[in-house]
Order: sequence, then C-alpha cells, then structure tokens
Amino acid sequence: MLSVAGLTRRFGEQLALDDVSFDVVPGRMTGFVGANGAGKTTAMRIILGVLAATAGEVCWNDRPLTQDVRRDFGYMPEERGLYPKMKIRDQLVFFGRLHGLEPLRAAERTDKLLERLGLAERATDVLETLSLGNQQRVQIAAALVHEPSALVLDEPFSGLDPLAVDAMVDLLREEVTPEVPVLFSSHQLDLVERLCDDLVVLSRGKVVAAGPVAELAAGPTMTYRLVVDGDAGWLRDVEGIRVRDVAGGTALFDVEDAAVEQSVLEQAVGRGRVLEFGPERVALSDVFREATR
Ligand SMILES: Nc1ncnc2c1ncn2[C@@H]1O[C@H](COP(=O)(O)OP(=O)(O)OP(=O)(O)O)[C@@H](O)[C@H]1O
Repeated sequence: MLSVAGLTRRFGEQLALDDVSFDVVPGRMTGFVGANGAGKTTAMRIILGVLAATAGEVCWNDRPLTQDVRRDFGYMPEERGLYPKMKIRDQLVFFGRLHGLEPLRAAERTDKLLERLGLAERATDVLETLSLGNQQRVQIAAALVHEPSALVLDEPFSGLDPLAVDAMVDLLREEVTPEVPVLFSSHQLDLVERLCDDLVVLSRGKVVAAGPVAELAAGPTMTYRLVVDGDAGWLRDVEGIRVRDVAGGTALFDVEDAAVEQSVLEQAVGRGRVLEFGPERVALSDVFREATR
C-alpha cells in the first residue's frame, strides 16, 4: 500500500500542503480532487521524489519509500515529460530501460502498448507530429511500459475527448493488477465518479474528505426516492424521516435509521401502486462542493 503521513510543504510563506495523510490501496483507483492550487500536484511530486517535503513521509507497505522502490512506480507528470523530437517507439523502449527492463522486454512491452493504443503504425514517427490526444496516449504508455508497482497520474485525462478517455480507462483497467495502487488527479468530477473506487478531496492544502466514493456519496443520512401512482403528500406525516421535496407522486426524503425506510415502503404499498423506490445517489459534485466549502 502507498500512504502519505503528515505531509507538509511550504513555499516561502505559503503552506501548499498542511499535514496531509491518506492511503492509496492496491487494486483500487483513488481519485485525487481539489480546486486549482489545492496542492494535488505538490503531493504527487513529493510521492515521486521530484520535490522534497518540509515534513511528513511517504510510505510503501508501512516502510519509508526508498528510491529503489520508487524506480518501479509509473508517473505521468502534469507538465508531461516526453521528448518531442524522439520517435515514439524508441522513446517508450528508453523509458522501459530507464525503469530497469531488459532490452527485449522493453521492446515487447512497447510494441504491445503501441498496438493496444492503435499507434503501431506510428511507431517510427516523432512525438511532436502526433495529435495531442495521441501524444497523451504515448504519455500513458510511458507510465505503464515497465509494469509499474504503483501509478501516480496527474490529470491523465485532461484534453481528451470522451472516446479517448474511455479507451484510456479500459487500458488502465487491463494493465492495473490487484497489487497496484493507482492515484490520479482530475478536475472532471463525472469521470472521477465513474472511474475511481476511493476519493481524496483536498482543499487549500488539507484533506477535507477521504474514503470509498460510495460512502462519501451516501453521506451521513440516506436520501430515498419514492414514486407512487397517486399523491405522496402523506409522507409529510411519517415520523423518522425528513421530506426534502414532494411533487405529485414523486418524493425525496432523508432517513437516518435504515429500518425506517422499509416501513415507509410498506406504508406506500398499503396505499397503492409503488412505481419506484430506492436510495438516491448524491452527485459527487455536491460532495465536493460540501467538502471544499
Ligand atoms: N514551485 C513552487 N513555488 C511556489 N509556489 C508553488 C510552487 N509549486 C506550487 N506552488 C503553490 O502551491 C499551491 C499548490 O499548488 P499545486 O500545483 O500543488 O496545486 P494543484 O492542486 O495541483 O492545482 P491545479 O489543479 O491547478 O494543478 C499553489 O498555491 C501553488 O501556487
């Protein structure tokens, strides 16, 4: 497991990270979100060892992370890091070698990824002649080529069209084995919600929410949606719930105790036809807004 504990970083007077702690669990995708300037890139750079922390540490399986262990990590930096004038195949083989792959293995992995990304025919083209979307595909291949033990991706999907995002997500799912923790930052909350299992929300250098997306989206109370064939106004008189909204046969209400929800359903069935009943998911954007207020 990859974890950061008490990570703090100052830039002069400014506190970019303030005692930040979270875990990135293997086999799960952890989304890292926060407004511009929240400190995501700073934290990722510290994890990768390209920036020093003012205080705190990064651990790998409960031990301080060493350079040797880091060499197996895959990193997609925000400023990207490929050579514009180098041929893409040579470039990926080079990155594979840099991470310790034997020449043959580096070539095999490169060819597999280029094939998988639909770039096999461009293998001998120099990077800068590719479209930005394709350059980004090569960038993700560079992070994956050595079969990394952990992946840290800074805004890997920015600038990609929805089809390219899907292709990239599929590739990540294929390549990421159950032993690999993945941390990726993104501004695209809909994407984060679809893709990640766990979430870390950063605001002004502090962690303001962290945990499985499903739990964060559920919140401390559960909101339910009931649709009946008739008027749902009677809900306002039911004890143990807080009605958020009733419009004709459609109602939204909060319950604090899970048992109450079944009793509401029974009452609804007793009164007539129930067309819909179930928990209403809170949008991640609401969680985010609430957490960063
Ligand atoms: N090298 C630096 N020197 C001075 N200040 C810096 C430096 N790097 C980052 N900062 C400041 O630290 C804070 C956190 O920046 P960081 O880039 O980590 O945020 P971020 O969450 O990645 O933002 P974005 O989503 O815009 O990329 C910002 O206020 C930024 O201006």
